[in-house]
Amino acid sequence: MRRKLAAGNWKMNGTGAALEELDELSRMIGTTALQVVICPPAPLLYRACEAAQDSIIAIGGQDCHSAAAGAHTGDISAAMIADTGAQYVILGHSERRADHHESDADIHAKVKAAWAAELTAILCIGETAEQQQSGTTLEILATQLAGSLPDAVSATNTVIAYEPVWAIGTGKVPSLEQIAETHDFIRDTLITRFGETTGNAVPLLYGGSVKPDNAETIFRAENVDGALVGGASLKASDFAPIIAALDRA
Ligand SMILES: O=C(CO)COP(=O)(O)O
Repeated sequence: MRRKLAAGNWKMNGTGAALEELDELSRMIGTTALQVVICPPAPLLYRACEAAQDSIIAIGGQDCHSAAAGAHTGDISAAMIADTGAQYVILGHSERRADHHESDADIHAKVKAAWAAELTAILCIGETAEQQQSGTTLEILATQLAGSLPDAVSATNTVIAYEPVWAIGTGKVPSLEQIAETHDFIRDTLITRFGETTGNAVPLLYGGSVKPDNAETIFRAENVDGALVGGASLKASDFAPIIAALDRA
């Protein structure tokens, strides 16, 4: 059985007051065998880890530098994230690929840095609207996986999040058939490259406009093991029902 995971990406939202949502979320979800991760903005990481320490919620960063240390003003290393108590880091999010021109090679180096700091990398891949319309989605996913995933993938050090760029923050969600097709493709690609055992064990998340009212449908796809949630992770009252839907799936 693959582990199921619900991850919330707060993006550039939230100051200290937002940490109250962690208490609320913890109260609402109670105990569950799922892994629940919240990725707040970097300045909140320490406090989020403190706030979540008696709960089942794990904390993650939203990006790290590929270098361990050095003259990189404004950046943070994977070891710094791990030092806060965080266990995960999102890498290769489409907003970073777009805003910071991150290439697959950059992301490959960041994944290695995350592993070196014993963080689990949540690697994001996904096609743009133009790529989707031109029918190249699977090629794009294959290229991103080949370029950004180093060889030492294990069942515990990596999670893949498929996030179609056109579905992020838009309210548009692919059909269940499209979600099943892309996740099956990612699963097959992982099995081909890393073998049955590892390829089958890496959790695959869907991300892009996941809400309480569509989560149950999305989680019907066989190779969807959870979700990476943006807007609906900011409020415990929105995220808790998504987590509950995953628990039932
Ligand atoms: O980008 C996302 C998560 O990383 C998805 O964001 P939304 O859930 O707000 O569409």
